[in-house]
Amino acid sequence: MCTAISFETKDHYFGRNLDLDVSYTEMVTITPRNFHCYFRKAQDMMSHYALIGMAAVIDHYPLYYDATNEKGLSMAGLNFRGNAHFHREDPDKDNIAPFEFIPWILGQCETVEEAKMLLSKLNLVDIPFSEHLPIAPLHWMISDQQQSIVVKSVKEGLKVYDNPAGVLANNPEFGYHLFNLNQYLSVTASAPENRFSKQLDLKPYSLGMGGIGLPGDLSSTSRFVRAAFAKFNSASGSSEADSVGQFFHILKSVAQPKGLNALEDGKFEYTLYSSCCNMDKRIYYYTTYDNSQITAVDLHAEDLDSAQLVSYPLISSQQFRFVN
Ligand SMILES: C[C@H](CCC(=O)NCCS(=O)(=O)O)[C@H]1CC[C@H]2[C@@H]3[C@H](O)C[C@@H]4C[C@H](O)CC[C@]4(C)[C@H]3C[C@H](O)[C@]12C
Repeated sequence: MCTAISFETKDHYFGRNLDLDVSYTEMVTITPRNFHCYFRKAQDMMSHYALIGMAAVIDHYPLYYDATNEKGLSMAGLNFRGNAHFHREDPDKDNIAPFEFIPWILGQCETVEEAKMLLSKLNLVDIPFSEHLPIAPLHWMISDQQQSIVVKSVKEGLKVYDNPAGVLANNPEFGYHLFNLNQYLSVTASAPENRFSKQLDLKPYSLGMGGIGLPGDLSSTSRFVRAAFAKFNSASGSSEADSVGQFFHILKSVAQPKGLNALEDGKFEYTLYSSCCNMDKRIYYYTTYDNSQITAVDLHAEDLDSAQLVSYPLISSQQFRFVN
């Protein structure tokens, strides 16, 4: 499972939890402006916006999971198993393979509005990266500093939804998650009032009781609700340290500790990494399951006019700070 959110304080932030049982040796990867971006069925991009994000680099190709470009436009792919459907090539459309979707949008668009124009003639085509890396059944959240949308490719074609919550999880489809928030409209971050009965003397016996009813499990629907509640009730300072710290706290409210989500083969799905990208400054922060120290990579510290990918392997062992 995975959860992605956008978040605003003084700056704008975008990130996600990546919940999985295996790693593909993903690294924080910068695609500079002149990296030759090759597309199987569309014209290559010789020059484009620079990108920073998490990617598995295979055969010199950045297979992004989530990324932000130098304008702040951001995108994350999350599992949409059993519902995602990719199509045969359509000569009247731009045919882009799912693994090419993030560089294709972020390479050329500055805003969600610009992305929507490209999406109107897009066909996500059923081409895998290789025989060893089959098509990932994803749906995506795309956000800029003003708005978010969700993009899914299903049997009926490509669908685009406005996402006022700025949250995405996994199955079922996005509309269900958004409607499901209605179930929780009485949940509050404040102390609850006695609406049960005026004839009974009921009062809160503990702080936090306004949240009773919020789902505590790790299902996709529950994570969506919890992430939205945490995001919309979040009280964050506006400094970079406050904002990034708060962002990771929100993600922690939907993170998966190892062992709590068993798969059939005796493995467990858990939160491999959490990311938070400052969309205005283009700094990519992350923590990993075993390293809760926040590591940062700054897009603008690189030569953005280069043609070579730059990857930083994840620092994934715990960093203890001894004080004696
Ligand atoms: C599995 C990841 C999403 C995590 C998630 O949503 N888990 C939910 C599990 S569940 O359904 O709800 O049970 C997705 C996100 C990005 C994906 C990767 C990227 O799309 C890049 C390549 C694409 C290749 O086709 C497959 C390998 C891959 C390297 C993908 C592997 C995997 O599908 C990733 C890592």
